[in-house]
Amino acid sequence: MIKVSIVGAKGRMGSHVVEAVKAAQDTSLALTLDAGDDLTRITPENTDVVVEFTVPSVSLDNVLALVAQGVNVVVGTTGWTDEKLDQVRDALAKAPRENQSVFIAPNFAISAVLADYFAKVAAPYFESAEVIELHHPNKVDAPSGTAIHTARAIAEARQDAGLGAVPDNTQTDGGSRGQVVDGIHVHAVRLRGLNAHEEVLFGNAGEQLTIRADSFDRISFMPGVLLAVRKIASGTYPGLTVGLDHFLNL
Ligand SMILES: NC(=O)c1ccc[n+]([C@@H]2O[C@H](COP(=O)([O-])OP(=O)(O)OC[C@H]3O[C@@H](n4cnc5c(N)ncnc54)[C@H](O)[C@@H]3O)[C@@H](O)[C@H]2O)c1
Ligand SMILES: O=C(O)C1=N[C@H](C(=O)O)CCC1
Repeated sequence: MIKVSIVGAKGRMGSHVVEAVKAAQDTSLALTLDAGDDLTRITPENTDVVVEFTVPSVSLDNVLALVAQGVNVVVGTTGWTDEKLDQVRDALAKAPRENQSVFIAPNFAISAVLADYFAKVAAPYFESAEVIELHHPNKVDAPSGTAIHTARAIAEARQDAGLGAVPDNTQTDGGSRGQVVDGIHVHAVRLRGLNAHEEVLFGNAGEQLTIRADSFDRISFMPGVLLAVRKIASGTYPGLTVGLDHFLNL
């Protein structure tokens, strides 16, 4: 049995993870913590893997504390920058146990991971590319972690293919062209009734490709979370791993 503790257990995602861990045959629920609870209660003796779904402003501190306490962490919270990832790498280098792991995924839904993958494949073949993400209005961060990840992947694939900047003759903006992530425009919609959705638009003269992923229910993230828990518990991914694609043979 893999002993799993959950940080952010009362949240929209954390509460789904509690149920998923209880329902799976090979995982057992250890501790469920939320804001104000004492993280030091989580130890290598009571926990094999911690699942962390909180808020971007606290996630880094939680991960650093948990690594220092000797436990492996699977993180779904967004807001990760290169600087924050470097801090996690540094913490892992000084971790108390050998081969400790942190796994971070901007999105655990297979539809979103594949959309990201297909976008990378398509990117070198199109002059224009833009990303639109659409989420529920309770979300605190914009643009979504997934959209930032997708935009970066598209930018990298374009650069590797020797493509230049996307064509854009906008003279006045006023914010309507969205946030520019590594040269790719990213637009965020917040709408009651939505959950988590992303569209990647590619354009050439006379043609368009649209890649769209729709996550209608948070249950869609649970197989990915459990897959990550199993992979990290297996001990074969020491250090920091970012992205569920690493576990999908893509
Ligand atoms: N990776 C994915 O697939 C995926 C999917 C959905 C959401 N998310 C991300 O997960 C995060 C959480 O989303 P949500 O919808 O569950 O949010 P939420 O606001 O419903 O839940 C966050 C929970 O964290 C708790 N919390 C706040 N500070 C804390 C602290 N210091 N220690 C412990 N708990 C603390 C809150 O009390 C709350 O219960 C967001 O960053 C969101 O973007 C990622
Ligand atoms: O509901 C959220 O909040 C989500 N956040 C992640 C993101 O920002 O990419 C993943 C999708 C759901």
